[in-house]
Amino acid sequence: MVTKENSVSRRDFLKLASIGGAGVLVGSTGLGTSLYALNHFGRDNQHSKNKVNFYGKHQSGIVTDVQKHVYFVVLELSTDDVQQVKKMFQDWTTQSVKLMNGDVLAEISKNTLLPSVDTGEAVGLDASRLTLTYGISAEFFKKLGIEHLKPKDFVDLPHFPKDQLNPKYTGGHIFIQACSDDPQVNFHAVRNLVRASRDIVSMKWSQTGFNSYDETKKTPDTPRNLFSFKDGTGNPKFKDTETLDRFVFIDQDWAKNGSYLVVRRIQMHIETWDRTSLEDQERTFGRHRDSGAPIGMKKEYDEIDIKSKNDKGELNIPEDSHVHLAKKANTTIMRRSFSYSDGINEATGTFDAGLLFVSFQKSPEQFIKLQSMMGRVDRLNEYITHRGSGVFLAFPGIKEGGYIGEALFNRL
Ligand SMILES: C=CC1=C(C)c2cc3[nH]c(cc4nc(cc5[nH]c(cc1n2)c(C)c5CCC(=O)O)C(CCC(=O)O)=C4C)c(C)c3C=C
Ligand SMILES: [Fe+2]
Repeated sequence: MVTKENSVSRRDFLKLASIGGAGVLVGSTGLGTSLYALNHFGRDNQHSKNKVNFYGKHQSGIVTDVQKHVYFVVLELSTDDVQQVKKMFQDWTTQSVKLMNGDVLAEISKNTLLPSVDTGEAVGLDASRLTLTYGISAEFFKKLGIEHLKPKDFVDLPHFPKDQLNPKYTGGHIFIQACSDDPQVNFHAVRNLVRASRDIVSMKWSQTGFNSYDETKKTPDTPRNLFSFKDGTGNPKFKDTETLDRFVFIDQDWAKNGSYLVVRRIQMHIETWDRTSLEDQERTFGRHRDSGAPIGMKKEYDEIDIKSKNDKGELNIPEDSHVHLAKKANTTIMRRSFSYSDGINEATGTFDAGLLFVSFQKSPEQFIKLQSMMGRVDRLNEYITHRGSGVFLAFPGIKEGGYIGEALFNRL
């Protein structure tokens, strides 16, 4: 499909290319050509297949139904020129709209002596529910000398007692979270975004991940993590805007409608877990494995009562269980995690697998409260190790005509 902006759908790209259409359409461009010469950054194309809107009050990928795959990347800035960084976010806006429409990034150049503007591995694939979410770390403000614009509650996470963080999975200035139902669509998006800005960013760390569920169901089941438990049940509902405004979205100053993102690369010791009885596994989480119901209840969404007791007068949901402690922390966050599997740990011969834990919250304090509550006594600690960490501010949503991070850059 060809839109008013001369975008070319990736699904129709080969057809057009074979009749010479794409090349004839818009003439030639080179890699150096400005991607937003039209004085705007492109439009959401409502006709694109499997499309999520780029523009909105909040960025996509926060309260968007979770997709099957993630490519999460953290970048480091090599410049301290804030105008250059602003320009990068403007270019990324133009690219993001196209990527989320499932369009190729640029028409074919007739000059085959130049590299293609779009690297091409997503040709033939639709938008695949791609979302692109962007944000910045506390270090970003320092690097650019704009610390006066850093919100007061933007604190880094403290060291938690059981943390075994590897510098390989920490640090950085900017995150991009690409989520979709196709790992190649994610890879293509991240690859092309990074490629466009190689002169000022380098990749610090990244992690891919997956979620599995039957997408043909009208309401797909909550995906199971690699410990086989449903993961995400206790999240606020997307329709519950009151809870989202209270616990997930920032309501202050330029960051209004943004959200703090916490990412933790958490290794899960699968082999130890697999030697644990089902009863102990269920008492670790405080939920039944198969139904996802709180222990003592029948259905996944039955209310959790941490004071409820069984016939023997014992607490149904043990005091040191994950869910009991989460409830005790008395706060709410929006978790949007993905499992990962990265081959074998060479030293131990065990799986290097776990959870790319991602949560969105109004303030990093909410995560700190939860992790402090769990860090000391959570039964789950026996089976997991936190290896990577980051806390970022995910920018507010973008209005059509605007660009990623505009609310911040307007304050310069
Ligand atoms: C500090 C925040 C949290 C970390 C870190 C964390 C790690 C982690 N969690 C699971 C699996 C499950 N978590 C569940 C519930 C749950 N977890 C947190 C917070 C953290 N989890 C919260 C706030 C909640 C919700 C509690 C509630 O109010 O109901 C569950 C139960 C099902 C569900 O609600 O999702 C599972 C299962 C793993 C495997 C893990 C680290 C690898
Ligand atoms: Fe959890």
